[in-house]
Amino acid sequence: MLTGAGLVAGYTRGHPVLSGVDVEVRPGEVLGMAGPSGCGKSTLARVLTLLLAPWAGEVRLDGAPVRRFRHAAPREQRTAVGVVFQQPRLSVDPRFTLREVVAEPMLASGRAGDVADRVDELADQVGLTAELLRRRPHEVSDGQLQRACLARALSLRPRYLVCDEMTAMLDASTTAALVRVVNAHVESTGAGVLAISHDDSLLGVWADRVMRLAP
Ligand SMILES: Nc1ncnc2c1ncn2[C@@H]1O[C@H](COP(=O)(O)OP(=O)(O)OP(=O)(O)O)[C@@H](O)[C@H]1O
Repeated sequence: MLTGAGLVAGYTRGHPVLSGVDVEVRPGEVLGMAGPSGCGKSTLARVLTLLLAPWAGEVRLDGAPVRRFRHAAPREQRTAVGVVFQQPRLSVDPRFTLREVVAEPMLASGRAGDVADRVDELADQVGLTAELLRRRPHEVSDGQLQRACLARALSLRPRYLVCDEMTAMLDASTTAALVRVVNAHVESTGAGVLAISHDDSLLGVWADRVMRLAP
């Protein structure tokens, strides 16, 4: 289970964005997270993906407390939680081909050998052709780039996946395709998912349970 207990976090001293938030992402389930704009959903996503250290409270990953965040977090904990953000263009290196985008976590974690095969397998899962993998971000659509970001997030087979408004910029058919990919990952690996969205109808069909973050 990926849990946050009593999380307090923010950006400016004395002005917490999260003031004592409890959250439990269970293996094999999609937990939806809704709440008004600015209430701290993305901030909670950053804490649970170990990208932002909370001021107080505790994150636990399958029972083990997370003691260090960002680059200081142990690799085993960092790679256990994948993340996909709303705006794919802000989360990829514009010089990379999509193949390099997808391969990046595997290369950074020192995996050798079967990286090319694994990229092909992931591309197939998310619906990217070999030709699209050769292109760079400015040569593909937002939806195609988000498919690459999802493939990248799944590349190390994370036990948890945080989707922060993953489909907010996408059309209905791409949204449905990406949700199917995430659900297939849950089905085949038993991963737990935190799906953050302002779209109640999406969460209604996607999430097993929905939590509302208070403003
Ligand atoms: N990097 C940052 N530096 C300073 N303040 C920030 C930063 N990121 C977010 N905030 C502030 O923290 C608060 C919560 O923002 P957050 O992005 O977590 O909300 P959200 O619920 O995800 O909103 P939305 O639904 O609009 O994306 C907002 O008041 C925002 O202005």
